[in-house]
Amino acid sequence: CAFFRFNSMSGVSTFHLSEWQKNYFAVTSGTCPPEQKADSYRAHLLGINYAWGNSEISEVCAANLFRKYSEKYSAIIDSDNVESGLNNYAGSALSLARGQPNSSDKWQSSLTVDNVFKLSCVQMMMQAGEKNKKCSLLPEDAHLVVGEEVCASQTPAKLNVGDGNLQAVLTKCANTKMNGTPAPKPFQQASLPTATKLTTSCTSPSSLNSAPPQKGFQGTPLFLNSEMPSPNLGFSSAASGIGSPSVSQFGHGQKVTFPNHLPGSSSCGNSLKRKAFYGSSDATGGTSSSRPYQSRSYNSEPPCFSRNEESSMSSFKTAKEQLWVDQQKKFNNQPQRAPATSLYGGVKKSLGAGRSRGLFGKFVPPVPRQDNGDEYGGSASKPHGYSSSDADAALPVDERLKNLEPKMIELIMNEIMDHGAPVNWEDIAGLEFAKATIKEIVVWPMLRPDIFTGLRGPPKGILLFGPPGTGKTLIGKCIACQSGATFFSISASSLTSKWVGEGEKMVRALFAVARCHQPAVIFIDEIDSLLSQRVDGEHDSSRRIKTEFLVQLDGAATSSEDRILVVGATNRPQEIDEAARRRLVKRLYIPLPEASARKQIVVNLMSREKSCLSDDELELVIQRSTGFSGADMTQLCREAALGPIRSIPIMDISSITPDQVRPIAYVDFDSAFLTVRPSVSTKDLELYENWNTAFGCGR
Ligand SMILES: Nc1ncnc2c1ncn2[C@@H]1O[C@H](COP(=O)(O)OP(=O)(O)OP(=O)(O)O)[C@@H](O)[C@H]1O
Ligand SMILES: [Mg+2]
Repeated sequence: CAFFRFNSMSGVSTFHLSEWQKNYFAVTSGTCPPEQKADSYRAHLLGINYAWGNSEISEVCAANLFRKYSEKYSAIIDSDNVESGLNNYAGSALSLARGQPNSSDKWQSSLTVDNVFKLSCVQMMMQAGEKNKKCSLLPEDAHLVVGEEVCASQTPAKLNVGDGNLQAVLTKCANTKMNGTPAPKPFQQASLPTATKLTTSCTSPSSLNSAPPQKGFQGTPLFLNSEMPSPNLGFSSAASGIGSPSVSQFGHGQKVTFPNHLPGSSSCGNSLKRKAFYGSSDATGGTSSSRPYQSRSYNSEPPCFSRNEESSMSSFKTAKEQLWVDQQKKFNNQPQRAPATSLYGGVKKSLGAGRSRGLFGKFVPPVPRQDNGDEYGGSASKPHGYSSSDADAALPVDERLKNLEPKMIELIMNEIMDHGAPVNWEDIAGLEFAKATIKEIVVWPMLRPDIFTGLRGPPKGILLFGPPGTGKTLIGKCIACQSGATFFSISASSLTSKWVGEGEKMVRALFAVARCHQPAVIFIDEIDSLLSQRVDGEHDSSRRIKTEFLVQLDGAATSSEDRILVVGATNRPQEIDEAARRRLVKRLYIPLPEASARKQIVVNLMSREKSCLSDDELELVIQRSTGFSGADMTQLCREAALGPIRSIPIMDISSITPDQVRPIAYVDFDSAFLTVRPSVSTKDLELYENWNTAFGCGR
């Protein structure tokens, strides 16, 4: 970090210093995924570049740092370890290259030995061979590609077809750079029918290329498959027009394809060579520029079949093509980078390091992940104003959202917006004053914004306070269902704990998104934990959240156009900051239910069950439940409802039908009173009453 010490000392780049620290933490924490590590290393490299570009570090220092972090970066990018590397998506291609069993083995080629001989070019050659008994080919055409191997024939190759002994003289490639005497290697054709013998010679890698592979590839490449490097990379071929590993050219532009999976087609030790190549390239830990086969740009011509041959073999797919087709089928509806088309129509896939994305680009796996294919976690509600089809396109289009982090907006859209289970005003027992006030503030202004203007304009903040279990959250749910507004339900604790350090951004994003979805209600349960009184020594982040919230609340309150209502609920009103209290202008006390409300709760709940409670018994229950909250009343009814079940003998419980269960009776309430007690103490109740007298808006 020498140069960053320098940086920070000179005060030039404290930003970069903190970035460096962040990234350093990411790579040393041991918990972050390889993508994040790779991104961090790339950011390191960017930082080094920046420092060097500004002459803040010497060239030697930059080179050292570059080497160090390039190696670390490559170690992740090029590793196919599922846990620590990023190259595992290319596993199938790698296993193919290594000669391991691969699903492509099952793919069938439509090209059979029989139809090879129906190809016009082969027919022509056979006829020519018959006529001349000898077919002289131009030296530069003498490349025969069988399977995925290029064979340059040193000695005349013989193509024996039945009795007509066609002797295709495949002369040595006129490669002026090819040195040494090629060691002919017999071409294996073990499983070809005896009547159909294809005999040629295949030069070994060493004989093909005694000089080491050259980076500066000139001329048309023999291999156009960017991920199938071969020793031939090094030599400059004059065999222009040879386009595919599986295409062979027989003079005069005639081409013949020998399928990769032709029985007995020679592999010519391909897998070994490839393995060796991968081994060496991995060892170098090369970046994009160090891989000769990655950065080359090849012809963009379509596959090198002549048209009629192409159509006759249209059903044939190379392994790579098939892989691409399979992927397309699999991830049909998911965003995917369009593959670069290689010369023969396959997928140009880079293995590992982002050859095309550049050193400082974000890592984008070429194969979409199954787990997060859906950017919105499978949620049906996608952010309004966002393109849903592509993660990259998920950029805010609304002006008001443009400075916000898309991730935050997404979190709000996906996690906060909540329409909840339907709750009606009638479901809330008692609380007539609170319900009427809320209807006046929330529902009517939403319905008739033209009437509720000026002084009649609704308040922008409501506080519902009262003992626990009295229906504050229930009212919130009811507002969500009945107001017709976009409802954002967020618990304050999730703002303060779930997104530590990001809380104020979340608050900002919350209001910005709400502004885009007006009319909107933001319901904040447990608002005391968000807006508790500011005290000395409290954590910086919670203070920032509070300040941001007050600012946003002020903005919503002062802007007459904004139709955003904040509804807070708390059972600790005394802990709310006075500045917040002032902004939540309507402070409604939600008290313990009165006798009539308790009766309504019991009647409501009993109406859904079989019960035989007389009016007198019901009155008795209501009397005995003085001091119970709505939640306590619900609990009492639940306990009583279990009474008839408890009275069934244990051996009958498995066989009894629902009709045989006796109705709920007073005796069950009697026993329920033994276990259910009021949850709010009279002392606590006093506190609420006092606070209501001091700050409440009730009558
Ligand atoms: N007035 C009411 N009418 C009908 N049911 C009620 C009422 N009050 C409470 N309940 C019952 O109690 C349960 C809990 O109520 P709720 O969650 O609204 O309480 P709360 O006031 O938000 O409590 P807390 O302050 O602890 O969050 C409700 O699901 C409902 O079943
Ligand atoms: Mg609640």
